[in-house]
Amino acid sequence: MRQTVEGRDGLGEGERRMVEGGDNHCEGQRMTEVGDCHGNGGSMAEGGDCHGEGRNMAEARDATARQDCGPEERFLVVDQNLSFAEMVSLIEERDKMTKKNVVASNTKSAINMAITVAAAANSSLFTTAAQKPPVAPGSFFTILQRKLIQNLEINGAARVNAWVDSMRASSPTHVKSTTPSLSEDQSSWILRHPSALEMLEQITNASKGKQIVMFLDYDGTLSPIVEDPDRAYMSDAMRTTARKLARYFPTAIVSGRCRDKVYSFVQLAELYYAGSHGMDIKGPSKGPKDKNDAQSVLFQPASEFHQGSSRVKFP
Ligand SMILES: O=P(O)(O)OC[C@H]1O[C@H](O[C@H]2O[C@H](CO)[C@@H](O)[C@H](O)[C@H]2O)[C@H](O)[C@@H](O)[C@@H]1O
Repeated sequence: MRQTVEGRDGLGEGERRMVEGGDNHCEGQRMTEVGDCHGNGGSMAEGGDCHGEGRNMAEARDATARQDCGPEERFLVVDQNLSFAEMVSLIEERDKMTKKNVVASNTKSAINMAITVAAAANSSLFTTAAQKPPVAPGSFFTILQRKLIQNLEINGAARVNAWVDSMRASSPTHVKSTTPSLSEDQSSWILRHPSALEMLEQITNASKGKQIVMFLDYDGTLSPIVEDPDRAYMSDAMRTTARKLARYFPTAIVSGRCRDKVYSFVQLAELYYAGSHGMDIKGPSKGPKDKNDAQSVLFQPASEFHQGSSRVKFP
């Protein structure tokens, strides 16, 4: 998880705050930007993976909002997945950096600003262009805050509470941290894939007369998930367990990483290694000298494309 906070001038870039989750090889990222009206701002919330699936984008840019903007004005778009607290801190950060539209830091201003974010994220909270008052040079924040104050004056605290409650309810962080309930999809997946540790008796019964083979993932299974993929080390205790396991069952590590890389982490010659998503499979070596024994290579369809020593491989 990386966080980058950049502050730039008003020449068209706007301030940017970026929250990324990903690895060196493919990035899943969430990005939140506070941009200006020169067409450089934008908001994108993406979750992607190496296989190009599961990508979703939450873009909260509103055409009406753009019409609000005079040459010097700013618009704000936010990742709707941000929690309430993150949104408030984003706006406070932004105001500190620009020294514009700074409202004394108190609860009321925080709520006002948070609601401003909600307004930017939800086009339905904007009035239509026809209803808009003429725009004087100044910040879009100011415009939103003005509207907000009007709304507050008209509708009072009930509306504020409703918006804040609604933002809290839609905040994934809030939902995750306080609501342990699982979605229907998640619970049905878990029912279909129960933990083996809770099913040992059933597994023992089902495996009578059969051979058990262990297939283990590496990242996040044998090693913790860490920021730098090159430092995803396996603990000695885990190595000892894997070694013991391999005494009882044929044991394979299946990974998207290249086989050599996984081997360099695990360093157990007695295991099977299926690297590069199964395109490169090697069985246990017979002994130390046998480590590169061609016979232990079980499946390596890409080998015919190797050119000399330069190999194309997954990281
Ligand atoms: O197929 P897998 O063995 O499950 O490999 C999936 C990816 O694992 C690695 O990335 C993941 O672990 C990293 C280290 O903890 C972490 O920084 C990253 O965010 C995780 O996605 C590996 O670097 C990737 O190449 C694999 O595709």
